[in-house]
Amino acid sequence: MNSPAPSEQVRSRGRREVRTENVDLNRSVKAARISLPPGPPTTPFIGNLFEFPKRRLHLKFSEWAKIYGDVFSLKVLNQTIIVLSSPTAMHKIIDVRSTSSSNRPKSIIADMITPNNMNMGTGRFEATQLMHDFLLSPESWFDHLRRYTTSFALGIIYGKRGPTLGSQDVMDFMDVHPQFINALEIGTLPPVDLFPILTLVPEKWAKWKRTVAHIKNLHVTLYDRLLSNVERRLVQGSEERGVLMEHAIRNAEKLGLVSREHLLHLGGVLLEGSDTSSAALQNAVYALTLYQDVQSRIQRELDEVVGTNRAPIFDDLPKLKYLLAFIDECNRFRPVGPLGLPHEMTKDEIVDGYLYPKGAVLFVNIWGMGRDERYFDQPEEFNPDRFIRHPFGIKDGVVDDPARRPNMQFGGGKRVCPGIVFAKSSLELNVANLAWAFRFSPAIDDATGVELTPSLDNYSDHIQGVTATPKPYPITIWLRYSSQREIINRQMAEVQSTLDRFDED
Ligand code: HEM
Repeated sequence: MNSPAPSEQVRSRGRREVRTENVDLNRSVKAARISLPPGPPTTPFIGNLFEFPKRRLHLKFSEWAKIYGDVFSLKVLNQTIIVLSSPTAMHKIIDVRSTSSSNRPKSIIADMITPNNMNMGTGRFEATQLMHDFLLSPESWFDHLRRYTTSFALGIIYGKRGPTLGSQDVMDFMDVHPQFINALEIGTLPPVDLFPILTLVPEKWAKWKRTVAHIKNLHVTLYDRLLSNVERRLVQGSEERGVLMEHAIRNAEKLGLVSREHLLHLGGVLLEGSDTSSAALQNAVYALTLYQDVQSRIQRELDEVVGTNRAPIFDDLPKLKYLLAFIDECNRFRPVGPLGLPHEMTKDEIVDGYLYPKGAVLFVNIWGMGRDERYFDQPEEFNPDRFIRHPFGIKDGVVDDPARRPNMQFGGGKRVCPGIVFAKSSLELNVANLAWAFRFSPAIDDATGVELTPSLDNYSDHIQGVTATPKPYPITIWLRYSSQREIINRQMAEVQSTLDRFDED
């Protein structure tokens, strides 16, 4: 997916412009007529409007990257979109030119739902409850994972977790979140970002406005209740729980959180943290179920390193090499954010002779990077061993892209995901716990006796939004050794009092 070089003339002009750092770049760009990165041919006025994919953008973007290169551009009406499909392409603009590339593009719908768009533990104990929940009601495994990540995020932000699937906060979040993600998906609602004039249509004729108002109302009600809870605890002088919202309220002025509305919208962290983490865990459970040999090998390693008399702990993780390789392969094979979160250019930049104009939307094509045949052997195969052989899973005999680094799926520059540490440690410990305690196998259809094999191959098995969330699927979950029941129950009893403190209002 190499970028075709721009014409020599343009390239040499581009280089000259970059060297004269103090000049007005906008003026220089006009004078030099520096071009956008290459891309599919455009039609006058509408650009690539008709070819622009309606759903699952990452699949089409990855196809185009093979034709037009690691950096290609699209035009949709007068909106420029630039897609970055290699670590070097991402590094040069998202990391190195972070000051100019860290805006989030405007999404009128997201803004209407979360007006200020302010985006910025109890993990070990929650992980024990997750194992315990799987033990008590394995058939609800999919929802247990969602409860766990929602509760974990609620704990980090508000210091009040959601102990059961029936907890009000968990139920409300699980109700509103899919509606929100669905509303943001291109094609669900009218394209108001492209045609802002649509926002002028009165609500009685614009059903989408009523949908958006409804989702906003659900969000505000939830965030208001959660914030009020923290405010009440602080007023009552209750012992602080060391969580994000207490810090934000105490330091509101210093942090520029000038109104209660700002605090209210810090709840957005819940959106970023919960769905991504549960999708990553759900993908891992699918992969364990689908690739039985891989599961057996993980379990042999767990038995050697951890044994069967206790559950895994954080200190075990560095020794679980195959398990960590499995998680890396899951992230490559089914990244939960196939295009990350889009960025927007706040000023013109020229990189390698191409223009990244102010206002352009940037997508980091994590999906395409993970299946780039220049670096990955048989990228459509699920094979954790590639990460045993090479830290980034790169095939033998090739020189890797020098800009590749760990955690690329968490974005870069100033907007890099602030939840990396939480997300990674939670994923690793929970996969270790679940694979240590349970055997996962495909469910059997009661009527036909046929195995219902879950599919990770068909991307339609994922609900596509900003996050690619797998759809629920029945599987069979067995306890590996009967002695583990007692160990899990005992560990749960040990952490219960700590968890209880985070259940109180
Ligand atoms: C597997 C789990 C996760 C993945 C793959 C993930 C990925 C990402 C990505 C790609 C971005 C955009 C970065 C960019 O624009 O360059 C992001 C932003 C963000 N993430 Fe995560 N994330 C995960 C878990 C979490 C968790 C657990 C939390 C919080 C507890 C969190 C909080 C956030 C926040 C607040 C932002 C917005 C940052 C900003 O706009 O400045 N994420 N995440």
